[in-house]
Amino acid sequence: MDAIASSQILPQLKGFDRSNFSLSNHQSMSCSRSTLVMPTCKQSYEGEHASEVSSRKVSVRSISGSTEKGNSMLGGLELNGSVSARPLVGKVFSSVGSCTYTGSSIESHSHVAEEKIGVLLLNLGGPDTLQDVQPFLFNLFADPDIIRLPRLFRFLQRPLAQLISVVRAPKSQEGYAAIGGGSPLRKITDEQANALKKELEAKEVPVNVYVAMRYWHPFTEEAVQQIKRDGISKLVVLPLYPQYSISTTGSSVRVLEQMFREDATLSRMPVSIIQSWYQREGYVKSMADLIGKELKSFSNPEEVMIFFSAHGVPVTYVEDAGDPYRDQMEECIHLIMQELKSRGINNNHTLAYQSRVGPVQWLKPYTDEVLVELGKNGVKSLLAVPVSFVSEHIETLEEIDMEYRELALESGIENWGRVPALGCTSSFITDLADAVIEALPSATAMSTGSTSDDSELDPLGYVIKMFFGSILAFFLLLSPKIKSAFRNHI
Ligand SMILES: C=CC1=C(C)c2cc3[nH]c(cc4nc(cc5[nH]c(cc1n2)c(C)c5CCC(=O)O)C(CCC(=O)O)=C4C)c(C)c3C=C
Ligand SMILES: [Fe+2]
Repeated sequence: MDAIASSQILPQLKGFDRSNFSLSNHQSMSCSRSTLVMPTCKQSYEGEHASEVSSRKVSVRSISGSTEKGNSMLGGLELNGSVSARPLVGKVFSSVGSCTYTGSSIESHSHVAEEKIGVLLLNLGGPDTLQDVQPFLFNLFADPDIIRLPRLFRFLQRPLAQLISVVRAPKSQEGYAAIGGGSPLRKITDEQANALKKELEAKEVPVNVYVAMRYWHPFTEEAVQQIKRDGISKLVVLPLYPQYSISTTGSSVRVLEQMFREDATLSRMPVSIIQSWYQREGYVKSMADLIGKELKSFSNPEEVMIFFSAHGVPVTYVEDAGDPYRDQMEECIHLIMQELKSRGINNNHTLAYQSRVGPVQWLKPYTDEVLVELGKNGVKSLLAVPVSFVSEHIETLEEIDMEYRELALESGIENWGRVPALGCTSSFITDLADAVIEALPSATAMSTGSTSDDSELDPLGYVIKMFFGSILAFFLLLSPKIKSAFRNHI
């Protein structure tokens, strides 16, 4: 893999101003690439990863955009949370001066300070029980990065979230009931956290690993409180989404940024955020391993259509708000197919988007429509590859394994297979550990800039908002078309 495509780390929140991801409709955003050499400070590393860490060129996509001033957003409501707290482990030594990696610790040659490294895994979260489904959905739809209302109507976010969550809950509960009565996400993410911690220990970088879910337990706020209690002094933030989207990594990072900005201790803590990692060699190879293995279970492997199915996002995210998700997804598929080709696997492949919700256009083509089309066109063998997430969850276990499988078989596809999610696959966990190690040197304190929205304080503006908002709410809440769009996939 070339150096440009080898890693993508936006090293600091300061350089990555979340307010650039405005939820307003009138904005532009651009993505550009540049290269830099890590580490940037006066640190030299010796040891297992010395050559990789000290001299590797990594690609950095700097995301910048113009946005209206004072982009204030309502945070998603988060109910009483608990967090999987882990015992204190990591202690290394670092300082402002030059450092040497000795194998078990980073020793400073100037003044020595004890350093406790934390790794914060970001994930979506899922309901543990069927009773949790509606409040979980409320948290999700109350997130202004999930339902992007125009500024004027943002005060409607929570009433709308309440309505949509109640309307959608029965359909969603059916899905969770079909996979055992709740989401497996928490258990799998905890297993990944433990595996990552062990792997980093094996690489002689002891750390505490924390799990921060966006919409259910353990909530981001709780994880951050635990990080404070544990006295973590340097943090690497690792989203468990290979590709960046405003709706996933972006949303979690926005919440984190807000918490860190408002807390004196946290705002000084060096933090490194890994924005996306779909292009890492270890990830690409691990995906290719899984696909290669699953292909062998077909009687004629070379005739199998490799069908990548990614979670969709509304098309406006990409086309209006500059979400790099679709570009990253396409590049990711390209890299996996290149890797397969290098192994002599030359199957046909296609990419489609699943799981759309609500009355707007989502990224196309849609998974259900492509499956029907492929069946019509005579494709007989198909291997589904979930590609936007690294754990099994409702959309793999229910949507792909049940709904799409049935649809495919009805449409004339005779041989169906599905690649499992990466979970704790060891080559994948090893690569995540390497990503953490590579991100450490670029940790820097977050910006303490304020993003308060002046217009929120304007009483006339408030009255106008209420007036137009109420009219809109009236039509929205009474519209059966909108209700049914949220109840089912369109
Ligand atoms: C990369 C992954 C994901 C993107 C992008 C994403 C965007 C997105 N999702 C919704 C609405 C829902 N998502 C739901 C569940 C869900 N979503 C993801 C991942 C991405 N979402 C996961 C892993 C899960 C499953 C969690 C689990 O419990 O297993 C749900 C709830 C389930 C359902 O009712 O279908 C909704 C609703 C939107 C609107 C959106 C982008 C704007
Ligand atoms: Fe989703």
